[in-house]
Amino acid sequence: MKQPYVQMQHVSKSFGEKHVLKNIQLDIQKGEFISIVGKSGCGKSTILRLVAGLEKPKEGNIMINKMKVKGIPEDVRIMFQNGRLLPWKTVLQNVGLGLGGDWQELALKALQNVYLEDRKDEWPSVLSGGQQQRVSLARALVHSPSLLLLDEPLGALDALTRLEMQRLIEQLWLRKSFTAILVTHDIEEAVALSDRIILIEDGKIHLDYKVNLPRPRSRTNTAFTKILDTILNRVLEHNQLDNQVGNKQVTS
Ligand SMILES: Nc1ncnc2c1ncn2[C@@H]1O[C@H](COP(=O)(O)OP(=O)(O)OP(=O)(O)O)[C@@H](O)[C@H]1O
Repeated sequence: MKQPYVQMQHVSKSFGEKHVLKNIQLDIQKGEFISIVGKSGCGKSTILRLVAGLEKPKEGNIMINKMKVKGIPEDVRIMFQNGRLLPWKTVLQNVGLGLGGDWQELALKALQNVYLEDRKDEWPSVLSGGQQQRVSLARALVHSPSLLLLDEPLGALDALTRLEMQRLIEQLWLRKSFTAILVTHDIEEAVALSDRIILIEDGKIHLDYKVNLPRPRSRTNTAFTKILDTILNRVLEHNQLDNQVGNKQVTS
């Protein structure tokens, strides 16, 4: 067994009295594509923020490439739902942010990878939401990160653009072989893209599911829909319990 690339070792995290994550143990291999799913507020983004060094655990350690995460690691990039592009910089300048030397050449190559090189001199505000997210993806990948953290990056996109972006992310992940951790509400997106799906409930890992399907994945394939069903049932099963507990509290 290879040494995991990312390790969460007995990680707990609280905000005041609220215990968001409880003793999380998660090993991620180099090059793996992992999705984290679970209902709103279960702590998905907190996991990403901990791995990115933006938050500190209350207990436990987070290791990347055998090194304890202290600040924001050099070779880790994060992409958010809102692309966070700088409106006063052109598309090319946004992608080139923080690069030295031949930044224009590097940024242009990164834009070619997301099929937006012809928009390089425009302002971000004239691009569609999907195009802005492609710029944001180029900006993350121009640094050739070994780990890409995706915090619901496609959440605000329409269904078709979302599908296109999923394909693009998969294509670039296959070509560049970075490790990816995706937080998503969309279980189908998780099944389409991931090697493993982690379901968080009550601050714990409720399910760690290996998706053994060849790529590219057809969503109409029976094996695909079966896996989708299994995960959806696990999510719903827990929510039904929540509802019952909620109802009891209301009636007692
Ligand atoms: N900086 C903070 N201060 C206080 N509470 C926080 C902070 N960050 C997160 N929380 C709380 O921790 C819990 C988990 O938040 P988190 O953003 O990780 O959830 P999530 O699963 O990503 O939710 P969503 O799917 O809605 O984005 C929430 O109850 C949230 O209010």
